[in-house]
Amino acid sequence: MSPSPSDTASPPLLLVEGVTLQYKTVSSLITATWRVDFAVKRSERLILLGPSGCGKSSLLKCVGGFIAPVEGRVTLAGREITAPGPDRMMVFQEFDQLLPWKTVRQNIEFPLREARKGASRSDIADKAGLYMDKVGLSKFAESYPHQLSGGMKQRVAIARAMAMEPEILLMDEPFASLDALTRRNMQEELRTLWQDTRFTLLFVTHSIEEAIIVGSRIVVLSPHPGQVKAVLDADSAADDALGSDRARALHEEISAMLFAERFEKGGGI
Ligand SMILES: Nc1ncnc2c1ncn2[C@@H]1O[C@H](COP(=O)(O)OP(=O)(O)OP(=O)(O)O)[C@@H](O)[C@H]1O
Repeated sequence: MSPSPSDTASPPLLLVEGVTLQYKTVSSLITATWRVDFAVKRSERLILLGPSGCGKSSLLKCVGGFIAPVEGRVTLAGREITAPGPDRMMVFQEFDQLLPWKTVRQNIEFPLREARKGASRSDIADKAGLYMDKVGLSKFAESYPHQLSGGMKQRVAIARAMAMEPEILLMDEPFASLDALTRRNMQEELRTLWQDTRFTLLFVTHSIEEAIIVGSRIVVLSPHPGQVKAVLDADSAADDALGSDRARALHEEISAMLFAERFEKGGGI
């Protein structure tokens, strides 16, 4: 596979090399991914795209340090990942990832306070305030999660993760539970946030549209067990409108890949 132009410039922040992930159950051994390689450079928005069950979430959990590879390794800025850490913050699909007894402000401040024991109250409050503002939730600082819509809850989860200023943000289908219109708005908002802060993003989805809107590069995975099928440059397509020729061509290219796999291997999309 030839490297895309962005592969050649600067060294990667995150390196996933030959990663095989397995789950042992009482009755079987499930291979979730098979010798997966990819790299994420600083300020990239890399998408893991593939059919259900191809191991996208497992790969994200591995980068998060929650599960260890049986083969291969994952390094962040040259350090091997062996456990979770504040340098990798995760945003999940579920709306219930916030603490229901804490306000929006407290939800954002809580992990900051835990991670930065020496920081002053006002530094923590300033940092939380900054990111609340970035996601447009300053007016809801004293609201509780049950008083927020699904989209607002996801904005809080994003602000909470961003306020930790991790090396890389890990997002596992963060907009999948939202209605179509809110989902689309959130995808655009995430890109606006990126233009503002240039964070590094590893984002899991099984939506081709979402991959094209959010991503600067797309790793297409084959069905179970997941293997890298292609790495595609999406930056110019993401900058255009979704209906542009470039975006349409990329959509068709990915669809053809995923549907071909579906018939070859009998997987679902
Ligand atoms: N805790 C677990 N125990 C056993 N098997 C698991 C576990 N978690 C995932 N798997 C299996 O590993 C494979 C990959 O699952 P994973 O959730 O990573 O895929 P995915 O691509 O994220 O799927 P989806 O898009 O449906 O969320 C699947 O076959 C799944 O059943």
